[in-house]
Amino acid sequence: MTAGTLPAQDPGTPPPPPPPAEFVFNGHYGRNPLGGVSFRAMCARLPSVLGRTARMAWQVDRRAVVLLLSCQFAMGAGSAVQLSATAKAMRPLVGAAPVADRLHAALPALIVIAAAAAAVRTASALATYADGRITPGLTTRADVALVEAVCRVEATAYSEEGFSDRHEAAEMGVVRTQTMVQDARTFTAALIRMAAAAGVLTVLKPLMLPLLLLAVLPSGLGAVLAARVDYATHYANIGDRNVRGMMRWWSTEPRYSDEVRANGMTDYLVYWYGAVSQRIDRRTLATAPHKLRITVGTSALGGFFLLVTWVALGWLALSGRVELALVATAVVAVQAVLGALSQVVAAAAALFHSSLYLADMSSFLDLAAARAPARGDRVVTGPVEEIRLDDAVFRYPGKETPAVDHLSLTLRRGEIVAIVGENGSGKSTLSRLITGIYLADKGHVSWNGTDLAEADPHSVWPRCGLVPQIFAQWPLRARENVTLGRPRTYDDQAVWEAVEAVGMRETVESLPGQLDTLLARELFGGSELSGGQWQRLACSRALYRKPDLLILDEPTSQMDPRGEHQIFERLKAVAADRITLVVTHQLENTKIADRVVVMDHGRISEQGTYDELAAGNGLFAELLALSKDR
Ligand SMILES: Nc1ncnc2c1ncn2[C@@H]1O[C@H](COP(=O)(O)OP(=O)(O)OP(=O)(O)O)[C@@H](O)[C@H]1O
Repeated sequence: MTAGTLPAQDPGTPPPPPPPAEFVFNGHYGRNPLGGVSFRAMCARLPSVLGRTARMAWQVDRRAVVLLLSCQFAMGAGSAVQLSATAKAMRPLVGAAPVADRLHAALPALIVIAAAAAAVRTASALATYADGRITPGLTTRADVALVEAVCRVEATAYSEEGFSDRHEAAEMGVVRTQTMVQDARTFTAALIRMAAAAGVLTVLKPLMLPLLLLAVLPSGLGAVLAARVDYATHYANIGDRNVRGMMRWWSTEPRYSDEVRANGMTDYLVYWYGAVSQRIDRRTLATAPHKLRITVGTSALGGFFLLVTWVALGWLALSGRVELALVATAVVAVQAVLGALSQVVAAAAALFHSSLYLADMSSFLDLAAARAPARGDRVVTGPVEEIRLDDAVFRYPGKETPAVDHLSLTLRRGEIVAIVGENGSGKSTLSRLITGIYLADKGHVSWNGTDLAEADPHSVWPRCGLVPQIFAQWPLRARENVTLGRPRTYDDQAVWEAVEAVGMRETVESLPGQLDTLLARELFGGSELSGGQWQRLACSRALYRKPDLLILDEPTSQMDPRGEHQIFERLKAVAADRITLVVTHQLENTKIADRVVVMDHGRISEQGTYDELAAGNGLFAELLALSKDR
């Protein structure tokens, strides 16, 4: 990322707002996957992407898929019948007999044409119905698969270069599944219609077919080349679109509306959003001349071949090489083939276009599957008596220095341990290592002697209760905000106990629907809690789990003294049954701990009781003195 540079300063006038930062990714995922790929290789990918969509459609609704395919074939057969009946009707119609006789002779063929047309229309309506049955399920399936994949990856994947942008690219794949069935349907229907019409035409005059192909292929090539240009632009815009999406959320989320208004951020945020959007537009518009050249060139070529086709047909008729009735049928067949061919080409280009985005989705799902935890199947059983870190090291991807650096620590059941240290000293990272959210790059973290690198996380995480520094305010009912992650509740007694333990009973009882109240002010019928009340609820969620390991990262930063006191009293009351870890900057709060661990640059600089450390002359005593110096 490179920040935008400000113009030279003029002391008289304030500088214009800085342009949004430019995001340029140079790593592996920053390159357009089509950049170095040949046209043939791109087309070769189409069947596998189509295959994946077909498999998904099959899983969504088999009967609808069968119905769709049957209708497609019925439409093709109907078209063929229509054309061959046209040929039959033409002969008497262009003859020399009186009009009534000509019509009479052509009547059976005309009835067949009408019946076939009705059959084609009916099949088309049924195909639309089948498509309507498949598409919503297909989109939902793709969407859910994407959400699940992202929820299940190793947490470290979020910090990996390009992961978020590939996720953004995959979102486009989900959007494209909405048109995928429609595109595939148009493609196969046109293909079948074309085959039928071409069959009839070949019987009439084989020479016409290659000429027609030549007339239509250039526009197909043009559509595919234009799709490729579109995709390249889309890929170049991924970084900007990703950050724009984030900014859109942060700017419009009601929770941050106070900050936006009172700090006068609106103008800059609107400017920023517009500027990034214009940058995206500029990239898109820059491709317009290129696309115009492609379209004009390929259309001119197609037009030339079409002219040759009509001239050839005229010459066949004028030179008497083909009788007039056949020429008339050939005109109809040529029109039919031409229409179908154009549709085949347009739908193939659309399919190809969609397949590029679906390929992004597909490869992201594969990446996410590869980044799902695969740690081993050892099972951690409770109660957890001891958690040990032996010389553990963890470094975030792309960072020079480790966030946790050769750290050893033993935590025992019944103990309350406080972790303190300056910002960035590695406290939150340490708690992620202890819970097994991250695995140590070097060294070991073990629970009851089982190395977390070899343990099934599903036997570890049910034993954790974590209140992170930044916790979620779930737009769910009050009850689910407590039970989320452990929804085992035959009645509400355990929920009320957890609510009571954090001093929230009165507040929840005063909500319009008590535990049933939706905690989202933005939604109809929803209610909102204050910041401290939300934090109490996050603590009740952790307590409700009755975990073997309870980790609270700045658990009382938004609470009033009564709430804070209540939480710490509760922690002490339940401490005997678990290991309790409190990460805090409120050094006075560490008095409740049996042991205080002080972190500095990813290492433990000292540890002991509050009194021991306060009386010493280390970092703890220094920070304590600063906290009292007001
Ligand atoms: N997701 C991340 N990706 C990259 N680096 C990170 C990430 N999270 C933290 N870091 C870096 O790791 C180091 C330790 O961060 P950590 O959040 O563990 O510190 P902390 O002691 O909890 O800080 P604070 O008191 O501010 O909460 C910091 O240098 C930080 O920049």
